[in-house]
Amino acid sequence: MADLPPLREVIAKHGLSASKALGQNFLFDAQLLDRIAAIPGDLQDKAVLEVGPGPGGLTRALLKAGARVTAIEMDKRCLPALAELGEAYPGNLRVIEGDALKLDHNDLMGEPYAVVANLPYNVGTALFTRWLSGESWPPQWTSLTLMFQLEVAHRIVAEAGSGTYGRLAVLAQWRSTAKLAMKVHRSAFTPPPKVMSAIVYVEPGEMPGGVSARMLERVTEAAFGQRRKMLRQSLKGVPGALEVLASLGIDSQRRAETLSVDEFVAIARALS
Ligand SMILES: C[S@@+](CC[C@H](N)C(=O)[O-])C[C@H]1O[C@@H](n2cnc3c(N)ncnc32)[C@H](O)[C@@H]1O
Repeated sequence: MADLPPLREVIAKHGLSASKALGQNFLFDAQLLDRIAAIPGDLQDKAVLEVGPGPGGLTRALLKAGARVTAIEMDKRCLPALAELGEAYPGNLRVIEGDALKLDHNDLMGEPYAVVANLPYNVGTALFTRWLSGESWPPQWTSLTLMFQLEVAHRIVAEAGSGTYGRLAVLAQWRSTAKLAMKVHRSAFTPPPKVMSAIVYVEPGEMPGGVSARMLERVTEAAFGQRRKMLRQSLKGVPGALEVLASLGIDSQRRAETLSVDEFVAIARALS
């Protein structure tokens, strides 16, 4: 490994002022970055997909941990800095210029891979939903280590009955385990965002038998679409749902946020 200049020097040299339009908030603290790169476990020789490397702080930590990194970045300005990083770790960094929302990650990786990313809020949630949706399971990715606004992280790991429990929690928990791995103070970022952040760690679990992912999404969408209403009202538009509630012994006067992930799965199974 070659000696690398401090990240702040890299930023200055390449004129990488953070772009608000691209949702850029950079991390420079090497110790913090090493701790983030350690969340998915031993990365030696593992394939890692990093989305949004920016100037490459997290990328450095991943390479240092021995990962073979594929990084997708849409900001052209960052490419020379990333190319320098690639030279320090020959053969271990592949940079793809493009929009991660438009690329097929499985095709790109061609082998099982861990995902690690610090992304803008909107892109992060869109990709998260995509990684966790679909009928095919287990996915090609082996884990997701993702930075979110703290509030979103709470929604992902929320338990039934809590105010933050909703579609995102069911999506993240019905066939995976999701945990809040680390809180990250806003002052760790340059520039600091308005709110606190946290890293969520997800591993795929077993897919419950006989359940269509689409049906589960349909049920949760209807139920949480009107979360203050009783199920007998909110699920009215899902054919057969009220009969299924009765057959499963689920009181139709309950509201969506009181239903456990297992109960949603049971409803979707009966409707699938
Ligand atoms: C919050 S910054 C984080 C940068 C770096 N990973 C760090 O931790 O310091 C997010 C990065 O994602 C990039 N980005 C935003 N939208 C993207 C997209 N759709 N596809 C790929 N990269 C994207 C931005 O250009 C930016 O470099």
